[in-house]
Amino acid sequence: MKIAISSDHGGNNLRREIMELLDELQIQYEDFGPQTTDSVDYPDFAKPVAEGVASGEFERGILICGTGIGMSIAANKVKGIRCALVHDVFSAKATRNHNDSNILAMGERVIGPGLAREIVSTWLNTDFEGGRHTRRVEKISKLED
Ligand SMILES: O=C(CO)[C@H](O)[C@H](O)[C@H](O)COP(=O)(O)O
Repeated sequence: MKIAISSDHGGNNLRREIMELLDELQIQYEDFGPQTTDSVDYPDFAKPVAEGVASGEFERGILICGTGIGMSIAANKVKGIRCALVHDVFSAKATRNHNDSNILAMGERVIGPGLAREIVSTWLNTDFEGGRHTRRVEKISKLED
């Protein structure tokens, strides 16, 4: 699995923590920055990750800002993206099982690194259940037409 990851200035520290986790798990990723601590605009950093996942270049994406909200709103504007804003382990599992979410958004100003690590591990290791959820995900896709 290859992951695309980015943040804004509000998510820099947590992004680095999650990249350490991906290294530990030996999961390949591409870091879309930012590479400085300057204040930046989250849509600029959501875009390459969302487009990379939508195009199939990356299987999944991870986006981090202060709250995760701005990143998730921006990513969900890209056709084919199902970005889930998650701050608990139950939802991390549920959004993979039920929504087949392809991007995970989190807020560095909301949760600590330990919980964020658990959320990412759970989200990466949980499969889509299919069945009745397939019909619902297809209906989400139709909303894009
Ligand atoms: O988009 C957000 C809120 O929905 C993110 O939390 C941003 O990181 C935040 O808005 C950045 O705020 P700042 O005051 O410019 O650091």
